[in-house]
Amino acid sequence: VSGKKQYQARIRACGHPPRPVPYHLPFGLDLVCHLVWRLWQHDFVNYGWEILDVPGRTVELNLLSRRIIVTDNPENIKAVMLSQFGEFKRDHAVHNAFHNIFGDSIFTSEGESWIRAKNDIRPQIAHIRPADLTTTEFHIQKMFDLIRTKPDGINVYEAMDRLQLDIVTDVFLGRSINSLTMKRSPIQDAIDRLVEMSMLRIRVGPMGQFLPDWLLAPRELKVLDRFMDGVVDKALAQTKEKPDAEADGNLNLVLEMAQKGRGRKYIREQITGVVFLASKDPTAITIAWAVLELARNPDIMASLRKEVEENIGLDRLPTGDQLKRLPLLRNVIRETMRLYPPLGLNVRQARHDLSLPSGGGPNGKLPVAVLQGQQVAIAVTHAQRRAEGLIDGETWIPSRWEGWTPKSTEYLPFNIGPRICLGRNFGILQVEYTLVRLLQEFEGFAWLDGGDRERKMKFKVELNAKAAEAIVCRFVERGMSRDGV
Ligand code: HEM
Repeated sequence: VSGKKQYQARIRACGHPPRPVPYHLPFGLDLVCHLVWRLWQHDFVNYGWEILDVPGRTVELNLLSRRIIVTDNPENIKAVMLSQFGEFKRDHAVHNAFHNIFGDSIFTSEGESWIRAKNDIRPQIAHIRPADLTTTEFHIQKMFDLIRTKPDGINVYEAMDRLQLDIVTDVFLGRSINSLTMKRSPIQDAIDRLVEMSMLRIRVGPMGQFLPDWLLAPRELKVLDRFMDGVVDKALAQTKEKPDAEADGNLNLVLEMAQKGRGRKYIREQITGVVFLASKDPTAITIAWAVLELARNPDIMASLRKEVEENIGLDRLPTGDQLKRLPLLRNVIRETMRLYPPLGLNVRQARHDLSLPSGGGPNGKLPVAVLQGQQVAIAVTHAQRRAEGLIDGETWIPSRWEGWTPKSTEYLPFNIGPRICLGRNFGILQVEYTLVRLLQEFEGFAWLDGGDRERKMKFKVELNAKAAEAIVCRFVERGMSRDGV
């Protein structure tokens, strides 16, 4: 009892508790079962709407004596990511689960080591080099070849995932995995399995520490080790041989870190994090959603193709400048990331007892108490679907952006504040370039799902949120239009 009293005193000292999501069994066992069931059903969006439908849009989930605060309240989002940034850290569960593969990469580090990693990585990934588009085009051609081997439909996310993997390994490591030209790439399989195992560790909570990768996926760990060690050792050897290679302007991420004198383990962890965790997944997911929505909205696809034809032509490769001058393309991408942010839920952990500005008390307007170690989950998807001034926020309508500018706390696909995405320019360029090239190369694409345009796709929540079902599209060659496209 004294523990409970102490707990309540700590809450009172910081503010108010938010409304709890109701539960009936001890330790919230019924809540845990219900949550697992809804996630299993890929129904996290609807579940979020249900629980957040309270004044102040901030609730508390009591899960096996852990208290998780869930919010899509813009004031609280601003506090967590921006104004009270220093009072939070990244979630320890994610850190522990991924530590096996990514060690202390930028994603899992805090404080000074995070700043150092940021300074090391930013110069290479924040700016686009002219050669990046040449490299991208090289791999896009391989993807076109793959699409042509499947005239009756291709799994779009899988194709985009391979494309992005091949591009980012080429650009940042100087050695492409070339998964598009293989039936199955052992490295891609290894990384998929290792990420899956890390997600399993997150799901089983503290038990995860007894499930290391050397036990669960020893073969995959070895495959990844061999590839990454090869890349890093080559860069270190090259640097030893030619310490001033900078002069030929040919540095990639791994070479630059080697030249800065960073150690083998450090370089390996950073590049593994950037290449396999940060970059390929959200970009591939965004392209896949955009392709799906264009396929479901043939009028918008036709207007976009016209925009490309008039400004670039169908037979000329786009330049970076041209891509930035296509307003409909820009709105298609913004709207896709509004409706389907790859990081749909972003979690932070309180460093000490603190209060968030809003969501407490009966009217939801009083400060909310968060105690040391407790998690705050930001429902990005929900914030973006109910932003101020939105009409029909759950529908994909690119033209809404012609007269609407959201607040940064209500549109944050790349996050806001000090931990904003470092690769956002590169990611957006990839989405722009790939969509334009698909529209130039093919007459159109059709979603092979019986044509139900209104049906809402469900999300599968993994590391990122992606479509729960395969998005299978048929791409039609120019001049060979068939029924349905
Ligand atoms: C459409 C594509 C992308 C989306 C939607 C996206 C989204 C995000 C988000 C939401 C975060 C914040 C994570 C957090 O708060 O926990 C983030 C961080 C990051 N992203 Fe991206 N990202 C994309 C592409 C990329 C690419 C292509 C790269 C690399 C070339 C990249 C590199 C990073 C890095 C290094 C961070 C960590 C920043 C830090 O912790 O300081 N991202 N990204």
